[in-house]
Amino acid sequence: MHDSPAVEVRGLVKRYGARPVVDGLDLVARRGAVTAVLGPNGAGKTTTVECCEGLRRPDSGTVRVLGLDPVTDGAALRPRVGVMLQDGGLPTGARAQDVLAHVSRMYAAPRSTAELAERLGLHAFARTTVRRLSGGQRQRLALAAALVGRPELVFLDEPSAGMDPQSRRAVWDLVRELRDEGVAVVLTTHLMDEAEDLADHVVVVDGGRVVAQGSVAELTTGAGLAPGGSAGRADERTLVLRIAGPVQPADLAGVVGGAFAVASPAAGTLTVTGPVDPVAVAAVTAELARRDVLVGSLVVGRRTLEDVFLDLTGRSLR
Ligand SMILES: Nc1ncnc2c1ncn2[C@@H]1O[C@H](COP(=O)(O)OP(=O)(O)OP(=O)(O)O)[C@@H](O)[C@H]1O
Repeated sequence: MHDSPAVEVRGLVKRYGARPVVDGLDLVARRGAVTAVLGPNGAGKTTTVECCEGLRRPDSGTVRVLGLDPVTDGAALRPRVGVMLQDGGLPTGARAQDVLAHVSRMYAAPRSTAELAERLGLHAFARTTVRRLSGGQRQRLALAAALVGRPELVFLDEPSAGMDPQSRRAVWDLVRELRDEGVAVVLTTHLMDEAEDLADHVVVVDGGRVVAQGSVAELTTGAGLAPGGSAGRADERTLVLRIAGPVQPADLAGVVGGAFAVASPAAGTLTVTGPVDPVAVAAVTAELARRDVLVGSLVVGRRTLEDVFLDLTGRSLR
């Protein structure tokens, strides 16, 4: 039973009016792991998470949370699941310390509120009413409220949005500890460094569907693409060259061979993507020398999660 996923979503569809905003989405989140759900604005992340939290009723598909149905088994799930909503959902007239104390009294064996307050730096604004808290302070209080009941599973909707770098570090440390204690953490985020740092499993959603999933390493090497995507290679790297001279991708393609893709994403920049090794780098620079073209900079690296995200979801604004 304990090996069963904490969250299992199959074929989830949720419509607003006639428009499906979640359109056949599958998602599995494991215990003792951080699952990050990424996607452009309006992709359907919050709607999916709200279906898992029992706040919205799916139009079709199944949602199981700790083996239960979040709509019909809400009462049984409430003490076992922590939820941090984007808007906080906190009573605005109450003082921060009273909110946390009140929430902790709802649980049989809550965490120490003093320890949570210390970890998240709540003392500085303990006596301030929620309505007067800054955005980042409110987020920190909402996180404390989500964790105080020692949940087995937590949903964190953009947990570090609006937080200063110190608070963000404190939140990340706390999330790692929860994961190490066996808690299942599901978070949505727009911060690619947050996902790269924290996530064991990344799910990229666009248009209400999963377009890719896997570990950060799998995604950045192309191994985590959804069916239909082109699989990459574990040794794939990109050589990025800034050059002063009129060299076209086709000029280099013949030199490096068919295992590489050569592109020019911007004027004066060439990228060579494939199994880049010292021989390939030497072949490229030799060809540029033959053409009397000076290399301004040359970097070999793996693609970042942001590169992958933009490739998958496009560059147009939503
Ligand atoms: N109650 C509602 N009624 C109608 N449309 C809604 C409702 N809630 C959400 N939507 C629409 O559903 C789509 C998906 O919204 P959702 O909040 O799930 O996206 P998201 O991926 O969480 O986006 P963001 O990154 O901006 O938080 C959006 O186009 C949104 O306008």
